[in-house]
Amino acid sequence: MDDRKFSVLIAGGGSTYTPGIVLTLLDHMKDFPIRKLKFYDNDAPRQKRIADATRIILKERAPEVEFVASTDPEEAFTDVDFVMAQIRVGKYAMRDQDEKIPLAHGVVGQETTGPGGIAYGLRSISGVIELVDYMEKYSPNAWMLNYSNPAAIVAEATRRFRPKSRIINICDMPIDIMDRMAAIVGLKDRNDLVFRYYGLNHFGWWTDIRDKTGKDLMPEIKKYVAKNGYWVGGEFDKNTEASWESTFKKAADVYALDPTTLPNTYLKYYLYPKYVVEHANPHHTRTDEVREHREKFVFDECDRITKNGTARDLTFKSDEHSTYIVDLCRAIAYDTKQRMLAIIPNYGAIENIDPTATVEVPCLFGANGAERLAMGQADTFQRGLITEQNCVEKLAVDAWEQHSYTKLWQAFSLCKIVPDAEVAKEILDDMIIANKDYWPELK
Ligand SMILES: NC(=O)c1ccc[n+]([C@@H]2O[C@H](COP(=O)([O-])OP(=O)(O)OC[C@H]3O[C@@H](n4cnc5c(N)ncnc54)[C@H](O)[C@@H]3O)[C@@H](O)[C@H]2O)c1
Ligand SMILES: O=P(O)(O)OC[C@H]1O[C@H](O[C@H]2[C@H](O)[C@@H](O)[C@@H](O)O[C@@H]2CO)[C@H](O)[C@@H](O)[C@@H]1O
Ligand SMILES: [Mn+2]
Repeated sequence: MDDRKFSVLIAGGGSTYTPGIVLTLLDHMKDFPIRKLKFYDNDAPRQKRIADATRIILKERAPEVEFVASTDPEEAFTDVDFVMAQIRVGKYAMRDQDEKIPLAHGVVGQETTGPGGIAYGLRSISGVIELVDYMEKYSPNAWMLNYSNPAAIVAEATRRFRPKSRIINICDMPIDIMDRMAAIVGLKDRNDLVFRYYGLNHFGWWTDIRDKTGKDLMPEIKKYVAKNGYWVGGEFDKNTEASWESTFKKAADVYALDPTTLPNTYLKYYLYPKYVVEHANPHHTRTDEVREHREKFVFDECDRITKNGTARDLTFKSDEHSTYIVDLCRAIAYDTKQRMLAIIPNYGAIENIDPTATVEVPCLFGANGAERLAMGQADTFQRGLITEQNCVEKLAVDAWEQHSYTKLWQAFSLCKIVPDAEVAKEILDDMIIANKDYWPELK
């Protein structure tokens, strides 16, 4: 290691994930030292509650780190080495609509999947492009690690509209699943696994998983998943909410469809939409749970720290979301060539998939960003699913670019979880009204 210290900006400072990242950054001061921590958000009061607590945490644990929280792009994006982006354009109020509008029509209502995911995509594109432009203007040598969802649509948009920008789109779902796989086979964590994985974001499969000696772990993991899905239980899952428990368990049924691979949990929405709708409460969806639990917990805890003037007894913790993004920054900063997943243009990584598709594959992370690894050919089942879903994502970005009602109707209709074009149109027309402050006006 050299004597560099880094300046990190969290864009979406008011995110519920911000305190976890702050703690992880502090845990890594020895192997990823920071000199400055900055927050940027366009909602000043929301960001302030997290910033006030963060100021106290830093004062107690790393007083040498300079801290800035701002809603001014120039102040926030100047003198930055890494931008960690996690904005939610439209916030939970709009996520609520993404989930409840499709459900009212008997269709899966989900943050990043189906009509809800497309609606969120059309809100996110301009928000994330704006962040990229601020970074290029005020800190052109910085890298952006972007979590802002729906990452598949955002990544397709940045591939097309900002092809040279230093943004790398990422997801924590496979990371969480790999921590589970490690627990299943008795290893410490995901970093003990050597894996092959391919697909789209929230739409992929593992084809090979080994330990560091080369021992094939797939048979043992498959045997476990066939029975339990990715549910580990016990101490590992003591804080996992009931809806995530159901998703991790449902992976057993997703796995059954192709026992040659291990699936991403999100495939349940595409392969078992009838089950998902039957088990949903159209009046109380995942957004309500997040507001009642994670959002309430994070903001209450920040307010408590601020009121007490101390964070000595804080209960925030590092998790896979925060450790992954810090691992990625460290790999880029020190050119470690660590092998981790990213959502990037295909260009041959999956041989028999459109080269311009935006895929999720392992990459080597270093000073030049993410270098994709070749994952070979997708099998016919995967190729069919990927091709259809990638066209949905491309049509959504076409619709945003061309302000096209027809392209968006096509995207909704092509989507596997929407039963027919008439239902697609009904959902779309409701969503146009709900998103009038965010979407381009469609012609
Ligand atoms: N890729 C992944 O695997 C992954 C994992 C977890 C969360 N996420 C994403 O991270 C984001 C944050 O999630 P959350 O639940 O903490 O949401 P949140 O609503 O708590 O936080 C998002 C913040 O973004 C701010 N914001 C919205 N639009 C903005 C804009 N144009 N410019 C600046 N700030 C803006 C909001 O004011 C809010 O403070 C979401 O996009 C979520 O989907 C992604
Ligand atoms: O419904 P939410 O807001 O709780 O989560 C939506 C996000 O889900 C994934 O991330 C999960 C992670 O995989 C899970 O195990 C847990 O640890 O929390 C994470 C965030 O809640 C997914 O990768 C994200 O894209 C979603 O935004
Ligand atoms: Mn994700």
